[in-house]
Amino acid sequence: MNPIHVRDLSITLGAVQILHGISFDVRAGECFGLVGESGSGKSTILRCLSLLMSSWQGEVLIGGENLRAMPLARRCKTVQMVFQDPYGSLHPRQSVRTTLSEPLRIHSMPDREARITRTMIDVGLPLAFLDRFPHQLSGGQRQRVAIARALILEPEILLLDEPTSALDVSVQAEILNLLSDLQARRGFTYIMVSHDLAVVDHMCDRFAVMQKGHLVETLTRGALTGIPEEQARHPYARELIDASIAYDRAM
Ligand SMILES: Nc1ncnc2c1ncn2[C@@H]1O[C@H](COP(=O)(O)OP(=O)(O)OP(=O)(O)O)[C@@H](O)[C@H]1O
Repeated sequence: MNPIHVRDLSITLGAVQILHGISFDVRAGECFGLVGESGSGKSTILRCLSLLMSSWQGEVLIGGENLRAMPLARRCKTVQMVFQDPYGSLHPRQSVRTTLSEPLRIHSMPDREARITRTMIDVGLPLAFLDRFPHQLSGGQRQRVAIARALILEPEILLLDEPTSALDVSVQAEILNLLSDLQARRGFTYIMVSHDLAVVDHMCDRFAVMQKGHLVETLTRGALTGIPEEQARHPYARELIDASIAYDRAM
């Protein structure tokens, strides 16, 4: 298990600078949240860390090792991403078995059947579902498959991009509990984007507040639960938290 250090992460797409010198540290085994207004750059940070976007400047170290310098195979076994929309992120014509066996084949991993069985059990899906296709699964089951695909190479870091926001409210808690449970049992490090501060309160030890491509403040969960010395100082972070508390009270 290794800590993550992000230093001065910046990216410009076209003529627009999307991220401005983002720096934060994530402890090994921690769940670190990224929150902030729509378009503030939260998902872009995850795309940079997963190297789905590669034209960024700055430095990302995992256990002191430069992420960019890591060979592709090891990087895939270190960092995996789970996307918001499981329907969009799964191949419609691939069975669950194919979805899970492809990464194992590409990375020449041994004991493929045993790994697939263990991962299905880990994400709480019956083995009979291995022969199903995405359209034969519910939204929650599809997201479990997407999590299984991320887990199959046994990475230590999962990048979670709003992993429950495309799901029915009743299923959201199930997936969050699955993620908490996996973290407790397997010791993953999570970086999780969410627009929902209740989810951040449930899942994250600490979180960063993003605004217009800048990281304005890093806070602990205590900022959400009223611990006086942990309160947000930056005006936008305070506004975001106050608005969320007011919304919860009105519900
Ligand atoms: N491939 C791209 N090309 C150009 N601009 C992009 C690209 N991807 C994202 N952007 C822009 O970067 C900014 C940040 O987008 P990003 O998706 O990271 O925001 P976000 O905070 O995750 O938003 P949301 O909460 O709505 O998902 C937005 O203004 C978006 O339009």
